[in-house]
Amino acid sequence: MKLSSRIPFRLALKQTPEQRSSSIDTYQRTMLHSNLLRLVARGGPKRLMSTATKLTTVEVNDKTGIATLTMNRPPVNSQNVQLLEDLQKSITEIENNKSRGLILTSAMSNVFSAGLDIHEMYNTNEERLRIVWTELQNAWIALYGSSLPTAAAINGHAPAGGCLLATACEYRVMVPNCRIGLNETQLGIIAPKWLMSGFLNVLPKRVAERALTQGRMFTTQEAFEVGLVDEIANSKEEALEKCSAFIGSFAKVNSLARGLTKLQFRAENIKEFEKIREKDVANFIALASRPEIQKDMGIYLENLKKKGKK
Ligand SMILES: CCCCCCCCCCC/C=C/C(=O)SCCNC(=O)CCNC(=O)[C@H](O)C(C)(C)COP(=O)(O)OP(=O)(O)OC[C@H]1O[C@@H](n2cnc3c(N)ncnc32)[C@H](O)[C@@H]1OP(=O)(O)O
Repeated sequence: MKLSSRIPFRLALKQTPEQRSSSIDTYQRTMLHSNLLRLVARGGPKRLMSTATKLTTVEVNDKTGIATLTMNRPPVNSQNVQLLEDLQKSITEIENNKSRGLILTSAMSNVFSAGLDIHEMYNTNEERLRIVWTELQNAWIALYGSSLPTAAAINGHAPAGGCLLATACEYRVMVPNCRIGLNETQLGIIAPKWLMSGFLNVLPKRVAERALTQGRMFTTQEAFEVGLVDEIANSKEEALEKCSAFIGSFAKVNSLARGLTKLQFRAENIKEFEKIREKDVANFIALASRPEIQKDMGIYLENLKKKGKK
């Protein structure tokens, strides 16, 4: 079962708060159970493979059994619906192919991911906005809720949605002279709580609150100093090695116990997210459709283009 599979939330909305909470617990139990089955299945022999979707590739190292998931949408891995869907396909594939862990990285030389593709949100209709936001939610929950060990080899800038993916992972290694952060308030928008939850998991509350209210983009060094990234690497190759070493640190740990312990840590955030996910889509559509937000997006895109031409 994909973690992004819905709980029957439409049904849950018709229930009393007590019934709803019990449905969510049922969902959690089902989720933990299916992850448990997947973990048990992972005990078998390793397979070597290299596969691709349109915008992602998956390569499993035959010696370590670790899968590297690479985003490949030039020029900046901005997250359009296709990339978000391909990420989900690749995560599901890695979960099903007995990999020992997942490393997320980018095929671009200086960008991990530029966050949501603003073109997808600009001058469009409500249905498209619904799809964009739902796929962002689905990609996030697939990564955040994976029982596999996950690490991000951040080989370039990781603003907004890029930071979201990196902080959904358990470990982050970043190359020097890049920036990472949730810059939403700088753009005049408010990130929902679930989008901040990975960030809140890794930073002290006080540091997170200040960074989020400032919309602060941390340099690699600053991110390392506050704990937003765990290590700095001098190259993408070194970042991948450090991520592999992190995943390798679980070699002697029972994978079932490891995975369930991770999910227990994340269960509260996942439960909160599932409670509000439909409302969250509606909120996003309302926000992104506002004329002043559309106007700001147009200006932001123009400025990005101008900057690119300089
Ligand atoms: C104003 C936004 C309003 C949103 C409305 C409500 C939404 C609520 C959503 C809350 C959560 C949302 C999160 C997001 O992810 S929003 C996206 C935030 N991302 C950014 O602010 C990053 C912008 N990009 C950059 O800072 C730089 O591009 C970057 C540092 C990543 C790389 O710099 P570099 O110099 O290497 O590359 P360029 O800047 O020259 O860019 C190359 C081309 O790519 C285009 N580009 C860049 N980022 C995006 C993007 N996010 N979406 C679409 N297109 C993007 C850029 O325009 C260049 O295009 P051209 O080659 O045509 O000039």
